[in-house]
Amino acid sequence: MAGTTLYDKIWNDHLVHEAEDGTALLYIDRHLVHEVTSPQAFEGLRMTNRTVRAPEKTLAVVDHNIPTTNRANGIENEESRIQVEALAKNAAEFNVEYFSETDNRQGIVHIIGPEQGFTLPGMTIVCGDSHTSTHGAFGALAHGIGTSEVEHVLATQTLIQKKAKNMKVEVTGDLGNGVTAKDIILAIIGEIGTAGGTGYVIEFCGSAIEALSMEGRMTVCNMTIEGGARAGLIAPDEKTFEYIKGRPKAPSGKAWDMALDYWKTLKSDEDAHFDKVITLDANNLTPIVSWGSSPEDVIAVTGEVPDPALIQDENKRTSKQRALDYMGLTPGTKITDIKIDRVWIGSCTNGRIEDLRAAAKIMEGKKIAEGVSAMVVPGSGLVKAQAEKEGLDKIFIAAGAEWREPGCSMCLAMNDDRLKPEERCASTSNRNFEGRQGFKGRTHLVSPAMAAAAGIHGHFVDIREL
Ligand SMILES: CC(C)[C@H](C(=O)O)[C@@H](O)C(=O)O
Ligand code: SF4
Repeated sequence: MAGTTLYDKIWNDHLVHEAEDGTALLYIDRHLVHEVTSPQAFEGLRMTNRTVRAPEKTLAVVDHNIPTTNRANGIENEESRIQVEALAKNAAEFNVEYFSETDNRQGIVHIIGPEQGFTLPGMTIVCGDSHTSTHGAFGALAHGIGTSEVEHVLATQTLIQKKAKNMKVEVTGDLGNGVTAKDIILAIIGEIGTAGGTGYVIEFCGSAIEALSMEGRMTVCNMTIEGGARAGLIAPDEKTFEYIKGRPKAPSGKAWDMALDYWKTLKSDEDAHFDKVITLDANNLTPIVSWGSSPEDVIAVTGEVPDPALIQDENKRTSKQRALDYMGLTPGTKITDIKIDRVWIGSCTNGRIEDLRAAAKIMEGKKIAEGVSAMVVPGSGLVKAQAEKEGLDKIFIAAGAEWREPGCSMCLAMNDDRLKPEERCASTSNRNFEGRQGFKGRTHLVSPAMAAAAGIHGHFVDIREL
C-alpha cells in the first residue's frame, strides 16, 4: 500500500466517524472567529440554548469592519458598528477570548492566529473566512467554513466534511532577486487557473518553498483558495518550530518537547500517492502583476497586457475582454507603462512584518510620485508595534504614505478605505474582483516591493532593475 500524504495523516488523526458514503466527522482543534460570519452562528446557539463546546479552542477578533484611523471616534457606518458590537457581546456571553479594536493584539484573523501561537502544526483549524488556508503554512489542515458550519463547530467542536484529493505543487530551484512568495503563488494560480485546485488539498514543497520564511509560506498558503483548492499546506520544519517557540499560546516545557516529537512526524511519506502533481521552476519566475479581474489574470512585469481576441474559447474570450474593459486597459500595453493612482500595502496576504520591511526598503529616502496616494496598513497591532520599533512607519510617512491602524481595510473595502471609481491601485492583497476595493475600482495584485516601487515611480516597474 502506498504511503500517506501530510493531508491524509492530519485527516486520519482527526477522524471521529466516517459514514459509508465518505461523509466524515472531523475533530476541530482551533476555531477563529471574526465579526462578519459569526453573528447568526451565535444567535443560533442562543436560540437552541447551547453553549460553546470548547471556548479555550476558540479565539475571536474584529478585523473586517473596523476603521483604520481615529478608532476612538467609534464606527459611523451602522451595519459595521452592529457587527462589531455583536461580536464583543457574543464573545463575553459565550466566554470566548476576544481581541477588541483597543487590544494591541488585534489584527487580521489570519495574522493573529500564528502570531499568538494559536495556530500549530498538525491541527485542524477553521474560521468563517476563505483565507483560513493561510494557517496551512504551519502544516495544519486549515480552511474556511460557512456561517452554519461556524455554529456547528461552536456547538460541537466538530465539522462534517468529505475528504478532498491530494495535489502536490513542487517549486524547484531558487527565487531570483526581487521575486517573492507572492510571485510564486500568483504564478501557480496563473498556471492552474482559479478552478485548478477544485476538489484538492494542495501540499507545497520543493527547494523554493523550503527556502521561504514563515511569512512567505503564509503568503503562498493564503492564496491557495484563489486557485480553488480546499486548503494548502507545507510540512513543518525547523523554521516553523523556531517561529512558534515562545509565542503566548504555544506549548512550553514538557508539552513543547512532546509537541515537537509529534510535529517532526508531520510530512508526506516518500511513496505517498498524489492525484495530481505540478512542478514549477523558481529560476524562471519574475515579479508578477495581475492585469484583469481574476487572480489567474497574471503576467510578468516584463510583459504586455494580453489580447483576449487570441483566446479560442468564446466564453473565456468574452470574460477576459470584459475584464480588460473593466480595468480600462488596451491589449499590447507594456505592463511598465501602466500608471497607477493608489498604492495599498496590507492584508492577510502581505501585511506581516517582512512585507512591511520589503516595502520600506524600496521607499526609504524616496517620495511617492505626484498624483499617487499610498496607504500602509499593518496586519496586526503587534506587526504595527514591531514596524514602529524598527522605524518603518517613519520611512513610509517621510515618503508621503499614510500609516494606519491594523485591519482588513482596503483589501475588501468594508470600512472607509476604498478606491474611487476607475482609480487604479497597486495592491498587495489577494483578490482583484470587480468592485473588490471599491465600486469600479481597479486592482492590480503585486508583491509589497512591487507595490512600493509602483508608488515611487507612478507606474509599474521591474524591481530587479532598481
Ligand atoms: C468577509 C469574509 C467572509 C471574506 C472571506 O471569506 O474571505 C473576506 O475575508 C474576503 O477576503 O473576501
Ligand atoms: S485581509 Fe482581505 S482577504 Fe484577508 S481576511 Fe481580511 S478581507 Fe479577507
